[in-house]
Amino acid sequence: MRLKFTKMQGCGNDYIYLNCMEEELANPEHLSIVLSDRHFGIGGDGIVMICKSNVADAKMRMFNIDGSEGKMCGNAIRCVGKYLYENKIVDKEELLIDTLSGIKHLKLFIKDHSVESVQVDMGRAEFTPSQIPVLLEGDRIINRETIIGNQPYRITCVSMGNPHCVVFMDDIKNIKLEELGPMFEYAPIFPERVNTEFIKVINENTLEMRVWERGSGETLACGTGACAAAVAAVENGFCKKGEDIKVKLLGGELIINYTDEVVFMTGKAQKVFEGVIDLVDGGINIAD
Ligand SMILES: N[C@@H](CCC[C@H](N)C(=O)O)C(=O)O
Repeated sequence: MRLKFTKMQGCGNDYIYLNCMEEELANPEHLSIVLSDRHFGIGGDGIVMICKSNVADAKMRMFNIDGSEGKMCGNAIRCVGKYLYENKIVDKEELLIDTLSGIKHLKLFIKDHSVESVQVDMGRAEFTPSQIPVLLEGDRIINRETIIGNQPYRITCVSMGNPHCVVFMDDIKNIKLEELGPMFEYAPIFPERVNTEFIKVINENTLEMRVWERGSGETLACGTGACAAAVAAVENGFCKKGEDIKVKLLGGELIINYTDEVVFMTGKAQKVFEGVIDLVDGGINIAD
């Protein structure tokens, strides 16, 4: 089977984009594991399927490196907007994308016929523990001391359509993320695992972030994670509601604005390359 793909990235969070407008793929979970491999595959943080939708301009489905499906992906949805516009599948600057966490509104910023950046209305931040889900008592988990892997951490939990745990720290450069990340991801209080953001507050409008993503490990950026971090920073009194908050990630910057109603995320989307692959017996050959 021959498969056309486009490799795209948002702040270095890179996915393999597959046009599934005509036909959905069988077993995307397995395909994500195979294609994401950086040595034996194309290489990426997962795959993204761009599918037909009856209720929006397109439907996005994303899969992590381990094959698990994410309900929402902030960096991927900007790339989906760019893909749809530049491949002339849509011819408008505002579009709707259906995701497993609801329909999202995108505004494309276009220069010389190419989409440079995208603003996404990410919807409401959800704090209810059962909706995140996190197995802790109370209406909201904000700056709650919790034991993770035998150590106490102050955590803030929020869902941006997918589960996030935000931890503020003075130093995020020297932490051992490959040890800390899995401890949070598999902590028994997170029954669906969790994405964890480690945040250093630089000032009222700037945060620095490293992220350990559920299903993918450390990535250079996470859009929903940056939104969760900005929301948590406001709820912990480090930043203000309604103001732009710059989140500096390993692979770039995102601007987040958290109002009473919604969270807006603005950032770049870029195409890296296109290609065709032959899928053979569970393995792949790069054809072009
Ligand atoms: N990189 C993403 C989030 C991808 C999904 C996540 N790992 C999950 O399983 O919830 C982003 O940019 O938001």
